[in-house]
Amino acid sequence: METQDCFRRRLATLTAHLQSSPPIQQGGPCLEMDICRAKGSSPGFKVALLGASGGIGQPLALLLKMNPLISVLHLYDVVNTPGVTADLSHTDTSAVVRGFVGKDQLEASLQGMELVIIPAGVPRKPGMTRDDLFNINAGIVRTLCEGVAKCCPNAIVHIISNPVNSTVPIAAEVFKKAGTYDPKRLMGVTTLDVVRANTFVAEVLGIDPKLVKVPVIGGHAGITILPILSQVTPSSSFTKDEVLYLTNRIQNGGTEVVEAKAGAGSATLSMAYAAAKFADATLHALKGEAGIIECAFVASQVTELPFFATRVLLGRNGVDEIFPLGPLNDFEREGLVKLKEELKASIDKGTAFTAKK
Ligand SMILES: NC(=O)c1ccc[n+]([C@@H]2O[C@H](COP(=O)([O-])OP(=O)(O)OC[C@H]3O[C@@H](n4cnc5c(N)ncnc54)[C@H](O)[C@@H]3O)[C@@H](O)[C@H]2O)c1
Ligand SMILES: O=C(O)C[C@H](O)C(=O)O
Repeated sequence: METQDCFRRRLATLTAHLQSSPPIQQGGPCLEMDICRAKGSSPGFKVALLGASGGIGQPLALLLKMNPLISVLHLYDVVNTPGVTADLSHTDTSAVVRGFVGKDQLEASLQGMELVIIPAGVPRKPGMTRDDLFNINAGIVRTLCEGVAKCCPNAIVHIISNPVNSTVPIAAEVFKKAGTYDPKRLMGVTTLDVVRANTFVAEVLGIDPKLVKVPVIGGHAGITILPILSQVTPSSSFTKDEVLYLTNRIQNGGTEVVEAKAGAGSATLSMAYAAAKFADATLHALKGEAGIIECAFVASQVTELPFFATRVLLGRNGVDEIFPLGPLNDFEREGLVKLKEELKASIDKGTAFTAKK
């Protein structure tokens, strides 16, 4: 039988050990993260969500926790992740979820991650453009990407924070400066434009949105969002009025939500759905599944601009192939000419921001 002294000594040793170990739920040092993978009940990917307590972050965290391809989910934000993490950790899906709060825990949240999704930053209010968010969000994205370059330079990075047309070039410059840039691994998330396009086109055609695929090219703001209705699957023809209605509604889908929310933010639920869909496609491709095609805003040579959203083939290394624009009709060609000027200015603004530091 154990004597009381012996028991006390063992208790003291255990207490000292626990006090010297960082609380796993709140994040820990790099070493802890290697142990963490073994804690997932099934092998899978390690994913970090930065901006996890926000309007997009919370529903997206739930959808990612439900994804069987993910074994470890790290939730980072400057506020409220302990509560979000505690809440989410009670759901009976296999991913292990850990919370990290405040800039001191950013690096711990990123160690060993294979996919990093970034919706951190402020959303629009009515009357604002996405570019009006630049002054705040540019610095946030830069800091978070510096963390990625340092702690998980091989991770695939999905940028959601607006203005995407500038934040993706900002991220590229950060990675270039750190010597970790691989254009295949950096993607601006434009899936919400495709999700909206599929929905609105399905409404017009009177069919199930699941059957519809609309390529959306360009960027992610106003006229830089260009749905290619001539390439819709299933092959469909639209009247001139339908084309004008659909193009306008797809280009202004974000503003439609911002105005309806009347100051309470922008799209969160549909964005979380779109980001989860894009993350799932990316992870299936990383696993080696063939033929996974999505639209994304990536470093590209399909036009003279350095970044452009088009259909891309995802693979084990991220973006494996970028598809050409395909045949465009007169209306789409005109839209392409108009969007390039605005998109170029936004890209240049992002590129210049990082160079200034
Ligand atoms: N790409 C798209 O299609 C798309 C769609 C919708 C929204 N967005 C953009 O996503 C962003 C987030 O929108 P939201 O509705 O979730 O906003 P939100 O304000 O509800 O949430 C943003 C979260 O980011 C956190 N945050 C702020 N600074 C941070 C930092 N330095 N590090 C980590 N986290 C930080 C905040 O604490 C907050 O929890 C906005 O910029 C919005 O415009 C993009
Ligand atoms: O419109 C916004 O500001 C958010 C987002 O970019 C969207 O398209 O919903």
